[in-house]
Amino acid sequence: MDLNPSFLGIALRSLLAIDLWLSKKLGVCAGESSSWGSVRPLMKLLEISGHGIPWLLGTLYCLCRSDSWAGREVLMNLLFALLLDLLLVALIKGLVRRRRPAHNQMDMFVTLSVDKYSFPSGHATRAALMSRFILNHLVLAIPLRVLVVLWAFVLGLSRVMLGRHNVTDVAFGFFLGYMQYSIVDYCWLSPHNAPVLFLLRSQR
Ligand SMILES: CC(C)=CCC/C(C)=C/COP(=O)(O)O
Repeated sequence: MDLNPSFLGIALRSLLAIDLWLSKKLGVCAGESSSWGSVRPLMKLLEISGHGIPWLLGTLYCLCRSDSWAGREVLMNLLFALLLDLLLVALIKGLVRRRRPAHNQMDMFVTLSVDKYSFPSGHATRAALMSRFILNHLVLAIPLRVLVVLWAFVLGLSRVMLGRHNVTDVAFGFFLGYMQYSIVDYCWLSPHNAPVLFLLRSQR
């Protein structure tokens, strides 16, 4: 037993205890019989709005339909962003192996094997990444921009309310998604630095 725990150790253990306590308190839609159980179907709809499959299929569909070079470039980078996100989240989940909260019901739409782990929240990373991507590459009126940010925030909150995640999983997910956009922006794929990708696409 460690009789002289460091300040950092105590701080981390306290943060973890607060995280678990707060996450349990906020998990008001974790089951049909929970205090906000009636809102659960709405939360599950939100869950699908941030799932990887609709985003990947939607991006591939738009990529096939796109007939402008500029549109294709943005969509190709959106696809790269989604794949990078899946890869990084799976890698971190596999390394950290934090169990999902005990009150979670594992009834999620299509999951990968690493999705039995909860750190970080893949929905939170995607919400932050996609909203930053959309805000930077789509010309939207202010109310729509506000809606995009609101969607990301509510999606993150819904992960804790559904009991899928602890607060720190979502907070780190937001941070990671935000940073992932910076990586995508830095490595931006274009016909100049990745001609093969764009040539393949224009062969049709
Ligand atoms: C099957 C594909 C393409 C993606 C899985 C998406 C998914 C289920 C992520 C887990 O999200 P949370 O970590 O927020 O629960």
